[in-house]
Order: sequence, then C-alpha cells, then structure tokens
Amino acid sequence: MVTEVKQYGATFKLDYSLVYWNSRLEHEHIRLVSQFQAGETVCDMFAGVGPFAIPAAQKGCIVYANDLNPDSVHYLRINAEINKVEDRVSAYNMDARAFMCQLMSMPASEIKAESLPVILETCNSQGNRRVSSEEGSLSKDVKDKCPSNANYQDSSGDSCTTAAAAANTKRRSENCDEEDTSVNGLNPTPHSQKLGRRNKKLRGFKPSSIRTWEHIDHVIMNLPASALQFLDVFKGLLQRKYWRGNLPWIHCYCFMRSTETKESLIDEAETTLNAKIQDPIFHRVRDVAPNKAMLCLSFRLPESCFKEDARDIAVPIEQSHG
Ligand SMILES: C[S@@+](CC[C@H](N)C(=O)[O-])C[C@H]1O[C@@H](n2cnc3c(N)ncnc32)[C@H](O)[C@@H]1O
Repeated sequence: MVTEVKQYGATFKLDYSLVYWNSRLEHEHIRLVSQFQAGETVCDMFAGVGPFAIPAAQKGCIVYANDLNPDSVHYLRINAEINKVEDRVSAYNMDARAFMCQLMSMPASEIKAESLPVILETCNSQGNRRVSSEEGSLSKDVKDKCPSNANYQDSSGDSCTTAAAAANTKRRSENCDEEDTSVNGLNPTPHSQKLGRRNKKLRGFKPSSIRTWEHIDHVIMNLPASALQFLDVFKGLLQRKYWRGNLPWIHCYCFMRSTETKESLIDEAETTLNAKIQDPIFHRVRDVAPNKAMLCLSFRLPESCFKEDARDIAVPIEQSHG
C-alpha cells in the first residue's frame, strides 16, 4: 500500500492503509495555496501527509503542519525531505486544538524576558495552559480547549513541558553551539538539523525567528465533517497586546447537506466562534454525494476573538466633583 503520487510538481510518499489521501482534492490544494504569498506563515491544523503544507512551503511560506495520526506526520516529514522543504515545514503530532494553543502561546523563555508583571500564561505540549499571576485565572474556554488529561507529543516523539523543552534547547545550544530551530520551546523537525541537508535556497533561514504568537497569515482546517466545531479554539486565543498586523485568514472546510444553506453554516461558525464573521467567502470544492457538497469557508478571524489583556481594558475613572 506504500506508493508515491505527484501533484503539481510535488511528490508525496504515503501508505494508503495508514493515512488519508484523496486525489480528487488536487485542484483544491493548489487553489488555496495560490492565495498564499512567499514569506507568509501558514498553520495547517489537519495536515495529513502535506498536500497543502508541501506546496505552500515550495512557494516560500513558513508552514506549521499538524496531524493527530502519527503515520501522517511520519509521511509528512518524509515528504518535506523528498521535496527539499524540510527547513520550512515544522511537523507536529497533536490534537488540533492543543496545536493552536501551543503556537499562539508565548514560550516560557520569552515570558521570563519580559520585564513587566504580566499574566503568565503558557501552553505546554500536554496542552495544559498554566497561569502564574495573582490576577490571572484560566477561562473555561481555554481549559476546555487544552484538556489536562490529554497526552500530546511533538513530532520528535517527545512529550515535555514548554518550559522544560525551552531549557533543554537553551542548554543544548549553549553547550554545543547548535542552531536553535525550536518553536515555542519544542523542536519539531529534528531532521532539519542534520548536517548537509539544507537546501541552498533556504540557507540562513531560522524557524526560531518566527514568533507565531505575534503573527500568522493563514490557518487551514480540512476536516470537513467537524472542522466548524473546532472554530471554538480561536475564542480568546490570540492576544491583542502581542499581535502584529492583520488577523489570520481561516480556511475552514465543511459539508453542506440538502437541509443546510450557506447561511446556516455561517450561523454555526459564528455560534462556535462567538463572533460575527465579516465578508465570508464560500468556495464549492466538489459534490461528494447527490445531496452533499464540500465547501471551503474563508474569512478573516474577527477582532472580537482577541483575548484582551486585563490591564489594557480602559477602566472608567470616576470624576471628582470637588
Ligand atoms: C480530511 S483529512 C485532510 C488531510 C489533508 N489536509 C488533505 O487535504 O488531504 C483530515 C486529517 O485530519 C486528521 N485529524 C483528525 N482529527 C484530528 C484532530 N483532532 N487533530 C488533528 N488532526 C486530526 C486526520 O488524521 C486526517 O489526516
């Protein structure tokens, strides 16, 4: 069942018996990637073996690609190497919600560097958010998104806390003078550190310089049966005080049955996000059955999804009438 397939110049190795692959999505993979610009940061929450991630990286995007299935992540890494984009693809093996929590959390090492007394909130690789401040407490949303009993692993197969991983990474680079390619304290692509592997074009690029909690451009969610339900992860996920530039585009795949309409899908998305979506764009991908179509819903994440820093919210000052 192991085979190699080609899509628009990229080669994908996979085992049909272990991972998801659908050749009918070839046009959709390329349609979406054609909207990305070189240098943009792309997060793929349900990446499979990389049919969005690899072409995006080939185009010059920095890609954080995740899948819950370890076999998918195994072939994703192989495919990044085959296509010589391993330095641009960071592969994760986590639940999609925990993956987004992790990418959007400032790592412990960065927090220590901050001089202001802020609410210290991080998300470790087990998906637990930790808050250490007398004024901070976890919102129910964040607790639900990052369940403490889940066991998540980064793509290197290690399961460790962000702080511990950050400390290890720091120690390693101090002792061995290695390049630090970790993101949020994890080291997602050990393969990329192997000597002599670097694509000439990519030389000098440092994944560690990307601060995903400050900016990402696109999030891909191709799990049509339930991706709309995963939109709850964005409620209060991005922190206004760290964020730079525009909010990300969300590309969420879904099915529309004969009993549903585009309006009812938007309703569901807005209810899950708890925010109004401005100017949604629908693209009909294909008909999967006589009464069932696959659509891509693209929209910019609404401003109201930002998590406000308590200290940034203006408190009305009582006027003195003395
Ligand atoms: C429809 S496939 C899409 C794969 C690829 N993006 C594509 O376009 O061909 C969905 C993928 O989501 C993964 N998946 C399912 N549930 C997940 C979860 N909770 N977190 C992360 N990945 C998940 C599956 O293993 C599968 O590879």
